[in-house]
Amino acid sequence: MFNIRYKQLNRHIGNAEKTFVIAEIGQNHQGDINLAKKLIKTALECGADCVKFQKSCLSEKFSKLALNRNYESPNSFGKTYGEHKAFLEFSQAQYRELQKYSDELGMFFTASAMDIKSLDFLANINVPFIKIGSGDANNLPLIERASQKDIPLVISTGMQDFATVKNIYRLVSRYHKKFALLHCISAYPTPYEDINLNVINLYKREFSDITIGYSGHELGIHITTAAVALGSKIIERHLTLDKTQKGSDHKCSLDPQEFHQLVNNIRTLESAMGQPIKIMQISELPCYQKLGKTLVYVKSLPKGHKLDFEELNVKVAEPKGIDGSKLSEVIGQMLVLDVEEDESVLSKHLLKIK
Ligand SMILES: CC(=O)N[C@H](C=O)[C@@H](O)[C@H](O)[C@H](O)COP(=O)(O)O
Ligand SMILES: C=C(OP(=O)(O)O)C(=O)O
Repeated sequence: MFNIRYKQLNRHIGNAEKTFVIAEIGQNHQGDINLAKKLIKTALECGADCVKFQKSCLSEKFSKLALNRNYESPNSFGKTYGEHKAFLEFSQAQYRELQKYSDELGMFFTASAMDIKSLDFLANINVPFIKIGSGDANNLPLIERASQKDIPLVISTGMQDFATVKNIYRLVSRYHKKFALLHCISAYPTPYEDINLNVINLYKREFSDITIGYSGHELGIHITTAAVALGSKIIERHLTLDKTQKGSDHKCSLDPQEFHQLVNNIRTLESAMGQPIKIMQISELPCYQKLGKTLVYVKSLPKGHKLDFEELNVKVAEPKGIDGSKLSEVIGQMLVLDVEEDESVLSKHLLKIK
């Protein structure tokens, strides 16, 4: 229901469109721009439509005490949380370099804006849409400012309750409808019983005029594939080159093989979803010819006889006659010739009595 555009790239996002698949690189680059580029290239090879990073200006995103708190963890890249985050944060110049690299590959490039300064920077470099991560789903000033820019928004809703999600919807809707809400549970990895995939149905019902998607942090790809079957039109999953690397997100990220398989599964599922139209498919004809059932006469009957329910059976018969589903239409019709027991009922045997 909205378009994202960047230079020569143009994609429609919405219910009638193919699922838009975002490879979340996040901070899986370990602070290394070459690794980041390798991840972008891998995302392209895996069939992702877009790569995404996380942009912060640390003094804007965190309070001083939050930056100074100890971060003792096997996933820590610094003594304090501030040092850890600074290690993983790319500069604006590095963002421009990564954007240029994505441009050369013909790949959509964006990031989540984790504070107002980062939002303004991303808008400035013309990203095709702005991601608002779950950590900012309750940051209404940031969401309002993002809504005031003429850029589509993709907003995740992890860690929030439904009242907050409704507030986000109302707030952005005051400005435009070029936005999507993603169901998300911010647990790394997410226990399956906490996922509540049915929230996608709730969002589709309550927010029927916008696009709904899913940002998953569970292990594996099957639940995310199911999210597409439920109607998610944007999918976001973390991508890693090595799940054993240091960092909070690697374990619940997809490796290239899994990511590729996820995209293939989504594309197969899309072609399998089809339309809510129930007909016999051409591909079913061989089976129908071999095993489809036909009306047959239970016993020999004379010309002029009016057919009754007990005189008709449904069998795999030769030649193929009137389809078994037409039983009620055949009852009451008159035979125009003598017929044998077990013979297929053919339309040329029958005369409809008005
Ligand atoms: C809520 C949110 O921002 N979540 C992000 C997106 O999923 C994550 O990538 C975090 O940045 C990451 O898990 C933080 O890890 P650490 O605290 O080790 O830097
Ligand atoms: C936190 C983020 O994503 P999500 O909430 O979808 O996991 C993000 O995009 O930065």
